[in-house]
Amino acid sequence: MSVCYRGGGSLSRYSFFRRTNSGISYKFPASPPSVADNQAWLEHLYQMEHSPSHFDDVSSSRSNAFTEFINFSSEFPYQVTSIPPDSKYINVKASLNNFTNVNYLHNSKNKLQQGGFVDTRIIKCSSGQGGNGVVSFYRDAGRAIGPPDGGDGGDGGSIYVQAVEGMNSLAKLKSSYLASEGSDGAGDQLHGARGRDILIKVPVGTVIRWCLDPGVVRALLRERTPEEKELPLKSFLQSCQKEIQCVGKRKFDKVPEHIQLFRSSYKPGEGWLFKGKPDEYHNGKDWFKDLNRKVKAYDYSLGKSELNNDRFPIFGIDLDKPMNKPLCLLKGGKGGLGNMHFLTQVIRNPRFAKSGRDGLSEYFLFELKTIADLGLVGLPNAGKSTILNRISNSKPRIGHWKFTTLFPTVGTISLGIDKPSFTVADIPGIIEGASQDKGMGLEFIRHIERSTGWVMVISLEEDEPLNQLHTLINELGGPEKIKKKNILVVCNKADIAANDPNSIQKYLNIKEYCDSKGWDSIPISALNNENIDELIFKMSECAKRPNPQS
Ligand SMILES: Nc1nc2c(ncn2[C@@H]2O[C@H](COP(=O)(O)OP(=O)(O)OP(=O)(O)O)[C@@H](O)[C@H]2O)c(=O)[nH]1
Repeated sequence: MSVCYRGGGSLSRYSFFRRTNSGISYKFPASPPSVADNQAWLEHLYQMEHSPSHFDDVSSSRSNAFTEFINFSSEFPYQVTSIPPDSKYINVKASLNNFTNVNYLHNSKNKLQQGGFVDTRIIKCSSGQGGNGVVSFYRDAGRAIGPPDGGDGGDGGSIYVQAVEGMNSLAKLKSSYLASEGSDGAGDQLHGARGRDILIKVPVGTVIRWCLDPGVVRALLRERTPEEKELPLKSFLQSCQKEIQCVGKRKFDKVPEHIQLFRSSYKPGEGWLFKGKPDEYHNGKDWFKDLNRKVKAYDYSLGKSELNNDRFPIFGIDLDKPMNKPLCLLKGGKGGLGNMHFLTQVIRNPRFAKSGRDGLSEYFLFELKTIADLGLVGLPNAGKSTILNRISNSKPRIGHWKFTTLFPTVGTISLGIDKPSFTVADIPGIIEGASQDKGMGLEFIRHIERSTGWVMVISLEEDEPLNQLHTLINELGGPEKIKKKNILVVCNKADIAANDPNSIQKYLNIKEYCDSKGWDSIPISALNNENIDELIFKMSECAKRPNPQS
């Protein structure tokens, strides 16, 4: 019999090789396998056992599946701690706050849910376990026990994710998703049913990162020393390090790319389900030992392909466009082999089958980062919502008290049928100290991170409006971060003391500062609808211009 391992050449009549996306892998004989099929398969496994390098280059199609969703803007600092020569991994350390979300640890529902708007969730995802193979023998009126006909277990269900239009919050997501297990095989060579997959639909703009079980992080927080308890939560998490095993470029650059996830499936040579006679009976027989040595190579290849599949990009995936087809987050476990595969010339009555492989259970952090061309930022009460109300189809809440806006609102500004429209996101007001979690903190900045331009709204009602501008710049990350965005400064409430030279001077001071930075500026009165057309024109320019440092 001639066999070909890697494409080309001739294949045996037992075509137990299968081309998959991840290269060539081999398959057990299809049902109903004859003694010859099984013998050929086991012979092949025997050869595999003696050339383990065959399994080493199974390329990772799953890692490639994520490629188009990787966005390096969400990269965080990490340290490569070791690259053990005897493994394929790169051990990496990074601070704990990259693997959790502070809001979850506060345990405060109010912080997570405002007006039904939820933009951060930690979700437990579990793929289903594979069904077990079954021990069964063919029977009919003339035969008490015929040849083995136990079918294979069905594969466990997988967890998929898909970004769709028309959703604008993560509120409807559940806190855990569990795909169902594959069914066990049955007699008459019947395979078990596949477990049902789960599809998680998310809004466009959702970023998904692997994270730790929040229960584990909370337990760590309970063990803090009294001095550590004095520290703000963010700083404490920053000071803790989490070590993870990654895969990536090991040579020269030493760049970790994917976090390796591990299943607790049985080890090669284990996972047998015996019927009738106990384990010791089988383990003591030479014919079983010989079979198990060969099947071990099959188990090994399963484990290897699981390791190749069970990876997730270290900096997460960014679903910033509507997706035509779902993306698999966690694959279900493979079903176990039924006893029909173990009929050989030596083994006439195989009273054993293989159990299904385990599924995976992991936590993921889902973060919604709104996709809007422009972000409206300003201190509370500057008039951001009034502006959005004036210029777009959006109707955000307006009030003379601070923090009327509690969650982001996106409005679309239409410039006419022949011109492209653009979108603007209004986020809650930012106060001095927001970067240290004061007021509503900077939680909502994620919604304007993607925006091409930031429209800074200043109120001319204040005594020193230029100070407001400086506060905003500092809280938004300082001049360096601002440099990456197109900036338009809007001086609102120009109607208040409109003819007062003092008021005019306030605007001129801001304009002078903006000119020195190369930023555009404009005085308006959103309340009285003054200069709004000019504002819309300037905003459309700001949304269109390429970013200064992109
Ligand atoms: N006189 C005057 N008042 C204005 C103008 N624009 C807004 N206001 C008033 O300022 C107050 C605050 O306006 P909002 O639009 O809610 O301000 P905001 O910046 O969204 O406030 P937060 O939600 O706290 O961030 C309201 O009472 C508005 O009526 C304006 O051009 N002139």
